[in-house]
Amino acid sequence: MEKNAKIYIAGHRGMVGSAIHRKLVKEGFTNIITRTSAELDLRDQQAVTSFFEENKPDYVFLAAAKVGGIVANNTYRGEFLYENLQIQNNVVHSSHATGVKKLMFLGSSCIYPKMAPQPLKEEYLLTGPLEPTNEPYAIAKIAGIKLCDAYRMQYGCNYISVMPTNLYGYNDNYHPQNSHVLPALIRRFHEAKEGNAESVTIWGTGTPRREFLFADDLADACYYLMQEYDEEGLINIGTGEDISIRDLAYLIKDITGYTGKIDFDESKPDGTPRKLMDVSKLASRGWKYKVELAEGIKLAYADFLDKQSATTVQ
Ligand SMILES: NC(=O)C1=CN([C@@H]2O[C@H](COP(=O)(O)OP(=O)(O)OC[C@H]3O[C@@H](n4cnc5c(N)ncnc54)[C@H](OP(=O)(O)O)[C@@H]3O)[C@@H](O)[C@H]2O)C=CC1
Ligand SMILES: C[C@H]1O[C@H](OP(=O)(O)OP(=O)(O)OC[C@H]2O[C@@H](n3cnc4c(=O)[nH]c(N)nc43)[C@H](O)[C@@H]2O)[C@@H](O)[C@@H](O)C1=O
Repeated sequence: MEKNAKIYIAGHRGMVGSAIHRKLVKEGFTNIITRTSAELDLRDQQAVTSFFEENKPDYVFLAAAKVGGIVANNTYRGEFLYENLQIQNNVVHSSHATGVKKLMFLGSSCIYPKMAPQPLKEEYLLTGPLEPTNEPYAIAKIAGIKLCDAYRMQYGCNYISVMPTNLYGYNDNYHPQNSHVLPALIRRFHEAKEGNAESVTIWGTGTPRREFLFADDLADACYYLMQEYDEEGLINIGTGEDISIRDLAYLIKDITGYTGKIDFDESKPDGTPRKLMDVSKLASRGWKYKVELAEGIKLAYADFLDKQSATTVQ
């Protein structure tokens, strides 16, 4: 990508989009286009068509989506399927219609079958039933991968699909019900410490295992792949290491300094037992993550506290 290339980051205020934005600015890119969802609702086909015709970006990072944790996915099933299909259909089609040189589609590790062998290889896609709680979101993401590949085959578009593992970091979503596990527990343990709560409740059994990649590491991988990777299909982005939800909870408990008890609410869903990514395809191209989990959680917690004090001041 040329430093003055016109780059559109869809979802630039989100955790992933803002990390990609930081990375591009750091690398000296000077022509980055962004729009908030209030300025440009990517579900609106006419608005997206007009935006692309007026701006004609050279490169697109598609990091806008309806995103949430296991309970949000299972609650807003219609929104997760409809909104994500709308967003990705509009952005991919308008990118083709206006000659975007290269587009990166952000998928997710949830696209793989619930009981696929571990670690998850890219070729396991569509080899078995999906995890029911996030099937709508997974179907949308799989459709996005297939849309990019279909546009590559029919029109010669260089649109690539990357599959990040669970992410965390700056600008994460800390909503008590709709967030992912790591930010949810940072907030819950912090508030329990501040409120001298006797115990903190973790959802599910604590036995599922998850892999966590710091969002700025993901942005580094996305930057690398946007420069060096031009293949159809999908490529996993992760650390290649996972942790049980129980051990994650004790790690976050220690980092936040909470000293009370932990209990488990088994009425909440566990979801997929394990989602460890096989990262050998990316590793063979020379990319590896940098931020270890404990360090990343400390950075995310500091960001959470900064934002909390900012809002308190307001
Ligand atoms: N978080 C995670 O653990 C993982 C995320 N991913 C993927 O990474 C991508 C980004 O996720 P993440 O950064 O966590 O999500 P966030 O929820 O932090 O950000 C989502 C962004 O999408 C934008 N957006 C949502 N709906 C619309 C709309 N209708 N029109 C325009 N913009 C919209 C929002 O814009 P605004 O702020 O302006 O409203 C927001 O900036 C997604 O594709 C997600 O599937 C993949 C694996 C794991
Ligand atoms: C990225 C990925 O993220 C989602 O899948 P998920 O990884 O299952 O999501 P999660 O982070 O919400 O849960 C992970 C595990 O953690 C347990 N858990 C404990 N306590 C809390 C808790 O307080 N909040 C949440 N959210 N989970 C909790 C929870 O019960 C589950 O066992 C989907 O978006 C999926 O589509 C996707 O792509």
